[in-house]
Amino acid sequence: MAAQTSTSLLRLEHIPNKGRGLIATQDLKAGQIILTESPLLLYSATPLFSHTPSPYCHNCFRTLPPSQTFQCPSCSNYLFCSQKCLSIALNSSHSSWTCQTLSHLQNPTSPLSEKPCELQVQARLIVAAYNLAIHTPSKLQTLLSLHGNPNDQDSIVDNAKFLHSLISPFCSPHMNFSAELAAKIIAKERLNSFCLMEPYSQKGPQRSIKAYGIYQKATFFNHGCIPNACRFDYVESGEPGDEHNTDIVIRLIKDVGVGSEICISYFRINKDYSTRKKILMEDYGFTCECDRCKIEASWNDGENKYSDLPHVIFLSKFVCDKENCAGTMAPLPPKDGEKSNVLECNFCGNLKVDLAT
Ligand SMILES: C[S@@+](CC[C@H](N)C(=O)[O-])C[C@H]1O[C@@H](n2cnc3c(N)ncnc32)[C@H](O)[C@@H]1O
Repeated sequence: MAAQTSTSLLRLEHIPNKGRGLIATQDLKAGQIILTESPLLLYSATPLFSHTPSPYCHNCFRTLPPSQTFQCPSCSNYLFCSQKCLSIALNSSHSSWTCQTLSHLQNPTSPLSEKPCELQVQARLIVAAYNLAIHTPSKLQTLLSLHGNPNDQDSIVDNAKFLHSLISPFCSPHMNFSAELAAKIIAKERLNSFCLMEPYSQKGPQRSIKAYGIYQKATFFNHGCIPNACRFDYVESGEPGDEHNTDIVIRLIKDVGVGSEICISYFRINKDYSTRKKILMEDYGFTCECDRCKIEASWNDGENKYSDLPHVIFLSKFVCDKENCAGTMAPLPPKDGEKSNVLECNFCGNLKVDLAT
């Protein structure tokens, strides 16, 4: 299959029993950044009828500064961290169509007000996707080309019908938006979105999700329970209004040889076998056949946790040990061709020297 990634480091290929996946086109070094990409679609994870307003900029999703925020001039619901973010949003994610549609959906008499949070967030997704189609139809086509389809038994179909009935009165008939299209969008999102998490806090491991993003190329990374790459984002450390705040960065944890598949973990790598099995089947529809799963399938709870099996050694090295974190550590990018011996956590940003390097 022809490479559809712009980077020459990766090639899209069919992988037996996994669908498409990304393969290294050359030998790559631990710490190397193999992909940096802006989202195709990004939307807030805050339910439309949340009791507390989102504390994040509705464009770049940085925490709003306590001093000055910028408000959408047409509705009072949406706040931005800078004039630049407001201007970008008014021409894209918070267009006049989005603003008007969300204002209606958020009206206290809206039927959505009584509905579960999940449906309220799905309403944001459908509005964001229709808005994408209005402004850049080719991007909706890209979204629709991703993995995943609704099946008839799925709650997706009922949710899509309901949401479409609420949103379609605001759409021009020539756009041909249908409930079937809404169902496809929800199905694609389920399998392909990345979560932008709220900043790390030592208080607890359960961080809320700020936003969901779909990244056209990063979505082709298959899951590995012992991944050779992991994702970073730098939403909070960017400058106000920086268009790249929500970029995803994929960095290698280990050296990868030419022709090897590059995988990321779809969740924190320290989860036990039964939890991984459940998430992968319920959320992604597959059973993982990796070596770690084969070994751990026969373990009793926690058994062999301290053995010298390769994956146990991997976990002890690359799971961040900062309190309430358990993110994945990857080396900093190589400098002048030299690999770094400093590991960085992709959740809390903790740095530690890898004495074994
Ligand atoms: C985000 S997509 C990854 C790209 C996908 N393979 C494709 O063809 O577009 C996630 C889906 O890929 C497949 N997948 C990912 N990792 C897998 C693995 N380790 N084993 C089997 N299937 C996998 C599953 O069907 C999953 O729902």
